[in-house]
Amino acid sequence: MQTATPGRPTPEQIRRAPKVLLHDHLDGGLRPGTIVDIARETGYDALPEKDADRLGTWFREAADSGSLERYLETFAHTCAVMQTRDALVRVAAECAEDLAADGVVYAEVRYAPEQHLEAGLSLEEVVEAVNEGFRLGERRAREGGNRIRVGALLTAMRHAARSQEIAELANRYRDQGVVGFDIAGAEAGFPPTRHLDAFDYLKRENNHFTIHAGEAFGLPSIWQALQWCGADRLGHGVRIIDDITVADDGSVALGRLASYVRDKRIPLEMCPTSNLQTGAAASYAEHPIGLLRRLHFRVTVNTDNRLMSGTSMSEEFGHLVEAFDYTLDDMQWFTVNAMKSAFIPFDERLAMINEVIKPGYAELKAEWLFAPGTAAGPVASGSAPHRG
Ligand SMILES: O=c1[nH]cnc2c1ncn2[C@@H]1O[C@H](CO)[C@@H](O)[C@H]1O
Ligand SMILES: [Zn+2]
Repeated sequence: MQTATPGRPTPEQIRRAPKVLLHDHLDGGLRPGTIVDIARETGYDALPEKDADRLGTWFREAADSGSLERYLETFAHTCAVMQTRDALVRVAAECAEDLAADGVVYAEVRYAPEQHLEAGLSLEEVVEAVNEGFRLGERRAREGGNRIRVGALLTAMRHAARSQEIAELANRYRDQGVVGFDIAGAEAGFPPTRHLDAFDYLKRENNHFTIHAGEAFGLPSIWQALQWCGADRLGHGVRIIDDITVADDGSVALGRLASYVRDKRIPLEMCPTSNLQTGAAASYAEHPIGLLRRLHFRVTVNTDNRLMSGTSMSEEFGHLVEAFDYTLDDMQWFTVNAMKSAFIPFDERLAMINEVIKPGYAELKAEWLFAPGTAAGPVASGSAPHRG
């Protein structure tokens, strides 16, 4: 008798499983065809390729450099086509639709308003255009049978000096589509403490923020982000692995900082493919997410930049399932972690977990019961999703 493979989800199940995304850059997730369209409409003639397929490949290959600085150079082209109201509405709407089609039910998508002012938009106009696009995308997704809710995170660039202004902007648009704040850009040489005023301000306003830390730079960056700046979450945070020692006999010792991160349930926004491209990890199998999940850190799975990393939430989970033999239970664990760590109010997070995420996984986990052949006789023990 043919038995269903216990646990290991199929690509189709991975896609249908409800997923939660906390770390995705709006300017890192455009459809290549949209870049080509807007470049033509707005007269931007510096694209390296005019054909959408070749352009998509160019982004992935250019981002595959092993260095965060070179990875970030590719954003010049996406930001160049995100300077008008119409372009921002379109890009944000397509982002929501693409995520929803991939089974994402809740997403926090970030972008840096200061990078979209070249054609004369104000910071407020940028935020309002993106919000409008997200609402439009949510509606279109719903019409297509997919439910998604998208919140915006406003990013300040860490090499620039506008973080206070952007923090105030995030606070002004709170409850109007913006759920938090972030800093991004080159990490080495630009410690998060440069932006202490902005973080202090947000704390006094009881607002939320995450900080890109522990990606291209190690423990000092994570330590500053948490203990000086007071970040609610860490963008990447993979280098926390430097504070964890695994002995030959398999026993594990956590340093003070790693203990703090785990004890305080600090969410880690991990982006495996992006980390392989920038050199923060060597392979999926060696990615720190495997060990951190085993040690019960509050790990989440994210895309970072779907265009530059040629990825999606389903792709990321597909790689992890392959590398670590993860099951639907593991996927659910990552997804509940992410939902718990979102910046929307607690009651809404709880409702998403209980009304959307758990029922979604329960349905997928019950599928083996209805697989062809199971009605004919007793089910072999190996076909149950939970052994024992
Ligand atoms: O992984 C990353 N690390 C640091 N900065 C990043 C990463 N991905 C994107 N950005 C930066 O964030 C800006 C706003 O979305 C992007 O323009 C890019 O410069
Ligand atoms: Zn990022």
